[in-house]
Amino acid sequence: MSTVYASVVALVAVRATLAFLPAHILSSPPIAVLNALSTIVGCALILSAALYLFNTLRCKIGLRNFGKRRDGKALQPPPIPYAIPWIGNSPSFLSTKPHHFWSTLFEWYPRAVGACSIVLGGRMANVLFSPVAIQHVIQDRTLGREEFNIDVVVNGLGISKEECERFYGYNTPVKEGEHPPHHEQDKINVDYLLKAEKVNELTAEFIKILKERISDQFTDRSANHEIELYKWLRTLMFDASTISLLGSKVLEVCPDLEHLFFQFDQDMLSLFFGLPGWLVSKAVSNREKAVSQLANWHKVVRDQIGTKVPDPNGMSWEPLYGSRVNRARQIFYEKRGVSIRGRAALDLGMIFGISSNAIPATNWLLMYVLESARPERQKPGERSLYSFIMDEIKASQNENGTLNISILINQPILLSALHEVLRLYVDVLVGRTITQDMALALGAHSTSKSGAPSEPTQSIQLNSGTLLMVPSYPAHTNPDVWQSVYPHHPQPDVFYPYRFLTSSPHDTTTKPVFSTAHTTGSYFPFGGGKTMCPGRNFAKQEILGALAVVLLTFEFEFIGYVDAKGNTTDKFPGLRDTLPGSAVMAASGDFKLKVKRRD
Ligand code: HEM
Repeated sequence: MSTVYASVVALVAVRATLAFLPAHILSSPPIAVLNALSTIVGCALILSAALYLFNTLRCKIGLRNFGKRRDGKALQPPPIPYAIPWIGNSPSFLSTKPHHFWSTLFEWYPRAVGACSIVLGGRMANVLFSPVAIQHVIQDRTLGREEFNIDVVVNGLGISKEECERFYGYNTPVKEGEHPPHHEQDKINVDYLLKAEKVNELTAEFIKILKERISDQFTDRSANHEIELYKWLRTLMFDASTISLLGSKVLEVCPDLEHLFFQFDQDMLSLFFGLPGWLVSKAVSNREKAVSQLANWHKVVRDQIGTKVPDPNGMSWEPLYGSRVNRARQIFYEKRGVSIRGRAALDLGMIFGISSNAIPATNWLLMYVLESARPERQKPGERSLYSFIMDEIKASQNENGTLNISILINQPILLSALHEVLRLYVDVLVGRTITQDMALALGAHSTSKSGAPSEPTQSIQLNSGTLLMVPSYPAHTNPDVWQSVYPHHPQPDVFYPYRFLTSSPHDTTTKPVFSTAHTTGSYFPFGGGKTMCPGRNFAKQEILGALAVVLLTFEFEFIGYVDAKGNTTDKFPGLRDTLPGSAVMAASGDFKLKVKRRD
């Protein structure tokens, strides 16, 4: 808005100055050009103001009619006003200030309406906040995310449209008895990424590598070891998850993959949203550096074993291509004729799924656990989160000291704290493509503990060809939902690790049980329906496994917080600037810690 005010003030100043100039100066070529330009800009500003007023009026009328119809007629969701055609709401929506769009929207737009529509780069998107409608959408297995997938692959990963079609096959007719390629991919994910025994294999490999990497760290007990938590954790987890999923060869061939990946990670969304080339040239060059390193890995492996990828149903892990799921993916790419560059870009996408979410989530969880252990945070007579969690981790050890993952991932306080991290720090825009006109009931959201939806009060009309967007932030922090069920819980914008427990662990009369029952349609960190994150089971085991290994191996002493530039600060790390939809948001600062081994 400040840019608009500045333009208006500048324009008025220019026009006022021109008004006082004598005719012979006005007719000189530079002043005549300035005169013409200011007229054009003035007209554009007047048109924009008129469009904004018109759109504001449309929105107000839409809001007035909303929820009042009793004839069951579905209405278009009220449009959020904008001033420039095509660009629409993009400037505000694509702000890198975390949650900017939603915070400013709910200053005037009633959340209870349950939906709105926005224009992004010439396309209309319907946005949902109503838990009833969200629940319907994320459970609807007929709704896909084809356009979002194409944007990820073509814009984000730089794969040609032709190769993207070969990979997904959305528009290619399928021969009798065959499945479209995207179904084959889903099957790979179900068979090798989601099944309990495969997730356990992956987790075991991840923990083994993590333990190897820390086995020789901080062994000199006489030295004073200091770390910045996220910097330290990031390398450890990146190496362990990349090797467990993609094999060890990839990091031998691409030793600076972590650095290149996290540069790409910061820019991925600006590529995904298709921002103009001149704005994203650095992002493109970072992506290409990472892709060309991954392409080298493919060439080295091919020189060694040719095009025959080891059988995914053979050994659980091997060094060249790693896990079963990766070998199955590589065989699928070979069959679909995906080029080496295309595969490398898709591998980068896979690393994005693995590393860009689980690592920051583990970091937030560790930060809160360690924060609670600081002597100045202790409350008399109250146990800390750290002490509860250490007890749960120790109770998940086998007799020989190894971790029993299936016990660990069922510990209620650990689960609650992890879900609270995902509630507060996941920022996803779950996208769906509307392929046929449909009406969607918004309903008044449920406030009952069972989460049962109440009677529908209004439906919205969704037209074929439009996009449907379900943002997690408004749902994950909706006070009507999160505070009405448990009014004694802190506000939803506060981290409260016991939010997903049926009773507080401080209450010694009842045993707390982990539950998400009351969160239907208001909590969906992994999306939902047929495209729900296939890495979710591994992600949970990876995060809790890493937390347990780190806390069982090391003792930490808090030194202080540092900001994004590494300077000491007295503030707990906030959110790093990012475009909306970055999934788990990264911290803008870090914890400085003293560390020593327990053994
Ligand atoms: C805390 C960690 C994670 C979060 C919050 C997360 C979140 C998400 C979300 C919201 C989606 C879109 C779902 C939808 O449209 O309904 C998604 C898709 C996906 N995720 Fe995750 N994810 C995480 C970890 C992982 C991991 C560890 C992997 C791989 C091992 C992974 C692989 C994928 C893949 C391949 C897709 C695309 C699925 C498709 O298009 O059908 N994710 N994830």
